Amino acid sequence: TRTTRPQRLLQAVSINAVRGDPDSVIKAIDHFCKHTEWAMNVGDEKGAILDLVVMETCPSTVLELGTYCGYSTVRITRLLPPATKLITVEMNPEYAHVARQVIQHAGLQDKVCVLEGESADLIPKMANMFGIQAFDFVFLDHWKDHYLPDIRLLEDCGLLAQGSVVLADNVVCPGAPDYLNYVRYNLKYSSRFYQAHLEYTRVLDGLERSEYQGD
Ligand SMILES: COCc1ccccc1-c1cc(O)c2[nH]cnc(=O)c2c1
Ligand SMILES: [Mg+2]
Repeated sequence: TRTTRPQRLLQAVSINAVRGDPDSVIKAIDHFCKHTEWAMNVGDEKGAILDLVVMETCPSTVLELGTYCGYSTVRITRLLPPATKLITVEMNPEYAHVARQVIQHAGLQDKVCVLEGESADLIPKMANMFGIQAFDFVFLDHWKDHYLPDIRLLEDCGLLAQGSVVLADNVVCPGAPDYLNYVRYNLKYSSRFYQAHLEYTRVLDGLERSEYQGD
């Protein structure tokens, strides 16, 4: 096929969503994925849980690992007050390019920084790049094998503080068993599981919320 799935998703947004209206961007993507073509966005069911966790955290600094087309970036950023910043990391340049356009369609480009590259390379540079101490909220939604090394790297770089909340997608499907074992049995974290389904399907999946207890 001439176009890619992210490009087809972006076209659905540009046709069906109202510029500057994040909720219409979210609805357009969910409609596209339900009726036209499945895509690996966190989706509406898990997205509603993501919304609740973000709202109860009231974060000032947010990190997302795994941007894809920017669906969860828009979901999170639309809930943040004006002065906050969201940093999202995407290793695939084509995904990053589509995400920037989706985020711009939602009118949220001034609150988001889309970084292209490997999370393992970028995490150690973030404190200096953005003048931040710790992240109040982290959303893990990239390659499942990187969840555990990346949360350990965030700890080692001092980017988690007491009360920091880490929410991980897909802990059942595709699954992140080593990550789950770590956050559930390590006293540095207080964890809970939110049962849900793989986006736009009836396959079981879920989110794991892990609160850092401090050093
Ligand atoms: C490319 O596999 C797509 C797929 C196929 C079957 C089951 C799950 C997934 C899936 C679902 C997700 O929410 C995902 N989120 C982030 N990075 C992913 O690789 C990912 C994969
Ligand atoms: Mg996911």
